[in-house]
Amino acid sequence: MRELTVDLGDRSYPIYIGEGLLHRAAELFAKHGVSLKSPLMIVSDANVADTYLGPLEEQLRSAGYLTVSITVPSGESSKSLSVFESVITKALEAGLDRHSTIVALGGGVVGDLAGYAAAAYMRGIRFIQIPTTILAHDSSVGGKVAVNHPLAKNIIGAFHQPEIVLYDLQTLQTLPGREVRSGLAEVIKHGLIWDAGFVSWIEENMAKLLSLDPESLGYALYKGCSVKAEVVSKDEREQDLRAILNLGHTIGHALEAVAGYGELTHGEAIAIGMVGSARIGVELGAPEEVYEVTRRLFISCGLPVGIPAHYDTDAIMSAMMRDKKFKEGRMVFVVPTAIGRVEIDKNMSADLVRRTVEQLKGETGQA
Ligand SMILES: NC(=O)c1ccc[n+]([C@@H]2O[C@H](COP(=O)([O-])OP(=O)(O)OC[C@H]3O[C@@H](n4cnc5c(N)ncnc54)[C@H](O)[C@@H]3O)[C@@H](O)[C@H]2O)c1
Ligand SMILES: O=C(O)C(=O)C[C@@H](O)[C@H](O)[C@H](O)COP(=O)(O)O
Ligand SMILES: [Zn+2]
Repeated sequence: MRELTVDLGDRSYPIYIGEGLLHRAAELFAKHGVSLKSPLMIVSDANVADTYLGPLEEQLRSAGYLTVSITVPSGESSKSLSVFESVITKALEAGLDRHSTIVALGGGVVGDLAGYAAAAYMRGIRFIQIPTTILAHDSSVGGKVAVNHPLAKNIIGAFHQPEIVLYDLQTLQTLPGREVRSGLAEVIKHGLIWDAGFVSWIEENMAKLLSLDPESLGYALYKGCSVKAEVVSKDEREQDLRAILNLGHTIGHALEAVAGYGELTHGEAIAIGMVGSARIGVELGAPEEVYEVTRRLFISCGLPVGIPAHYDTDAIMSAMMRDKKFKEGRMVFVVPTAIGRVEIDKNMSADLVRRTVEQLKGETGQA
C-alpha cells in the first residue's frame, strides 16, 4: 500500500492507494474514528453497486457499523439537484445525525454528489471517498464537491474535504474501455501541468496503461494523486495556483453542458479542451511541440481531439461565459507554456478561444 497526505493543517487527510484495500475498509474506518453509534450511509451507482456494494456493507455490518445505502442511476445525469434531494431524503429517513459519515463508493459522479450531500446535510457531516474509476484519482482528492445545473457544469457546490481516500486499484479491473481512456485524460493532465518527465513516462507506457497493467497503473495513479495533493495543499480554495488543475476544462465543461450531460464523458471533453488550450498556448508563443505532444498523447490514448462538427459554436461560447473562471467580464484560462508547465491567463481573448473552437471542429484525429 502507498500512502500520501493532503496537507491542510488540522484537516489533513491520507490517501491510501493499493490492491485489495476495499477489504480493509472497516479497519481503516475504525482507525479514522468513524462512529459506530450513528448511522453511516454509502452512496453508489447502479453499476458499482452490482459488484462492490454488497461485500462492503457486509464487512462494515460485521464490524458493528450501522450501515444504510442508496444506489443512484449510473452516469452524469445523477449529478443533479433532484438526485441530490433523494440522497438527503434517504439520509433523513435513515436517521443520519451530526456524527454520521457519508461514504462515496464509485467514480467522480458519486464522489461529487455524495460529497455535496455531506457538505450540505446538517451544514456538514463527515465524508469518505472510495473511488472506483481511474478518473476518480482526481475527483476523490481536494474536496471540490458539486452537482450540475442544465446550463452550467458543477455550478452548485462546495469545498468539503474527505476524512480519508481509500483507493483500491483492484476495482479498476472491471472498468469498461471507454472509462479507462476517459480516466487517463486526467492522468495526462497532471503530467501536462506539472511534470514533463511524467508526460514522457505516460507516452512510453500508454499501451500498458490501456491494458490496465497493475504496476503501471499503480504508479500513474500514485503520481497523479501526488500532483493533485501537492497543488491542493498549497491552495485549497483556488485563490490562485489551484486553477491550473482546470487545464482544458473551460472548453471541456462547455462541451459537456452543450452536448447534454453524459454524451461526452468528462475525460473526453477535457481531452478536446486540452488540445484546444495547447493550440492557444502555441499561438501565444509556446513551442509547437506543446501542441504536437498533447495531440499525439490523446490520440494514442484513443480519446477525441476535435469537436463534433454539429456542436454550435455560439452555444459553446455562451456556456464558457457561465464558467466559474469567468470573472468581472474576463475569461481566466489555463495556457500551456511548455510540456509540464502552464500559466494562468487572467484576461484571455474570447476571439482567440472562438477561433480555436472553430479549428477544433475541423480536427479529425488523423495524423
Ligand atoms: N471533484 C473534482 O475535483 C473532480 C475532478 C475530476 C472530475 N470530476 C467529476 O467526475 C465526474 C466523472 O467521473 P467518472 O469519470 O469517474 O464518471 P462516473 O462516476 O460516471 O463513472 C464512469 C462510469 O463507470 C462506471 N463505474 C465506476 N466504477 C466502476 C468499476 N470499478 N467497474 C465498472 N464500472 C464502473 C460508472 O457506473 C459509470 O457508468 C464528472 O462529473 C466530473 O465533473 C470531479
Ligand atoms: O480540483 C480541481 O481544482 C480541479 O479543477 C479538478 C478538475 O479535474 C475537476 O474536473 C473539477 O471538478 C473542476 O472544477 P471546477 O471548479 O471547474 O468545477
Ligand atoms: Zn476534471
